[in-house]
Amino acid sequence: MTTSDTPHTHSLPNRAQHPSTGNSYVLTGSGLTKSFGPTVALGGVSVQIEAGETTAVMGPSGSGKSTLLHLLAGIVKPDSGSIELAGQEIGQLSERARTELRRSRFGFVFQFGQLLPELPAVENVALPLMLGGMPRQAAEARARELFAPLGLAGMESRRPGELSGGQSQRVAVARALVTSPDVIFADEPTGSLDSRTGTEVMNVLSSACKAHGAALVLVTHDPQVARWCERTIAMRDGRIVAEYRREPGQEPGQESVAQQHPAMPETAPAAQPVTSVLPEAARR
Ligand SMILES: Nc1ncnc2c1ncn2[C@@H]1O[C@H](COP(=O)(O)OP(=O)(O)OP(=O)(O)O)[C@@H](O)[C@H]1O
Repeated sequence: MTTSDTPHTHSLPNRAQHPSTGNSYVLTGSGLTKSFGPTVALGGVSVQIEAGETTAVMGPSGSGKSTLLHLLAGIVKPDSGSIELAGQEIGQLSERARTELRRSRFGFVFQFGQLLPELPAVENVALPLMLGGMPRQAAEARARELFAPLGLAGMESRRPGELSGGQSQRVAVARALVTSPDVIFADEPTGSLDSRTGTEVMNVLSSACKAHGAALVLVTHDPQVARWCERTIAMRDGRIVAEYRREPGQEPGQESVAQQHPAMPETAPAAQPVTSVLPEAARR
């Protein structure tokens, strides 16, 4: 993600690639503003997200993190500014078009998995495909493929009430991945979990995004969670005030304190190393 808090009056030129990494941009927000009555939630934010890049958004309560996520994901329309998905303006699409976009191009993981309690896990995962018109059998077959790689073998028939918090979040990760989205948005995905389970879920989530080539935009208060992402941006008062990128080859927890931007939250103890949870055979 390349960032700037300078307001723009029109969209950025559609730069296909990051100048130094060579990666293409999948999602671009330019000059985004959003107010709720007298409250300015976003005061002019520009972000560029590279394909497959994992980005954490941090900042104090009320700094605009969730609003930024909601705008980028097409949940809420910006007051001004533009949002481009692979070069196509999506910010001002109709509600119906944005709903379809969210279903087909984006995946979502929230603090509480928001699984449908009456449906077995496999049907929860298959649901986005079925809503897109895929026949039930094919959708469930595709959904089942995700269970073992995400550490959920044998959980297919369980209803959400029969799953632990960590298992529920992994089912939510599977549901977010099932449509092969360009971007997964996660808002405090570990917020309801203890730290060990949260680490497991972040390991699964970040590894799965990498394996599937999906970018991840993650909102969190927890530096330990943010450190699973390659890039962290810090927000304050509706603006981006700092940006930090993990060096290539570094794994979470290997950063030196000096590499932490001074505006970033206090450094947390080292995270556990990444272990791939997705065997090659399970990757597409
Ligand atoms: N739907 C809404 N109606 C009114 N005010 C809102 C709404 N959504 C957000 N706000 C306000 O906009 C500001 C930014 O909110 P936002 O939820 O984006 O912050 P945040 O950084 O995600 O906060 P938190 O970490 O507490 O979730 C806050 O002052 C909030 O009260």
